[in-house]
Amino acid sequence: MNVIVSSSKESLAEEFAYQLKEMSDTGEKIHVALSGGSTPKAIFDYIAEELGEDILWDNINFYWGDERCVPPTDSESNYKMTVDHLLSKIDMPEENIFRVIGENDPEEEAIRYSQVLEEELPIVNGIPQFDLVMLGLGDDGHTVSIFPYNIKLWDAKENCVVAVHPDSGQKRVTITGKVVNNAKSVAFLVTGANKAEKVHEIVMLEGDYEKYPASLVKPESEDLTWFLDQDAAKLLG
Ligand SMILES: O=C(O)[C@H](O)[C@@H](O)[C@H](O)[C@H](O)COP(=O)(O)O
Repeated sequence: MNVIVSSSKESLAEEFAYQLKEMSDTGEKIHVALSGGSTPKAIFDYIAEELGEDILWDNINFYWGDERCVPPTDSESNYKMTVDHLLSKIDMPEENIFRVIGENDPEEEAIRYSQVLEEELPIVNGIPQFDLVMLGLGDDGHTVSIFPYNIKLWDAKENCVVAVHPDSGQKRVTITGKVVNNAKSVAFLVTGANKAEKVHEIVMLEGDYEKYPASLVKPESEDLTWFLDQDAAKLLG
């Protein structure tokens, strides 16, 4: 496990963008699962505006680790967030973008997206393998859309399942633990003092860490990096 603490969101974005650039420079097609929520917004803005020319977007396919079951025009849509902050500002071919169709029936879409991953990604250990899975961390220790109250979803046998947000009841399609932990590389991007306690418990294996789905992120490759700003890292000492 690597922990990279950046002094600002911009330098965190630079660190993450450098990883994307390195991967895109190989000339091979790389498959990246993006996270949603609000943390990526500033990171995507910075990457698009400052580093967008340096990355070979033709060599990257984008997928989502989870998506809310809403239309792509909805303010809740992770796809819309990514379009607004990244895709609308870079030159990535449409055919490289594999959105979860949030407006579909959730159960049917979980099956469809599982099949998309089987078709588009290399299969390793019988499981679709991402080159990189980007993850966020919820205040409650969730990641992708697997929440503590339903942590057993992490071990589902499917590639993708339907999850329900514990507060809003919003349905979401999410990849499961077997896909996350089969990735070549996994990167948590976490900012803000409100995440510091969970980061500390999970990274240091303290407190109630075992109740948090994020603590189950243990890629077979052992290539796991926490990209943190100083606020999120402040309890790591
Ligand atoms: O669809 C989502 O919301 C996510 O992918 C989710 O796992 C997110 O990464 C965390 O909830 C952190 O969200 P924030 O970045 O908004 O704090």
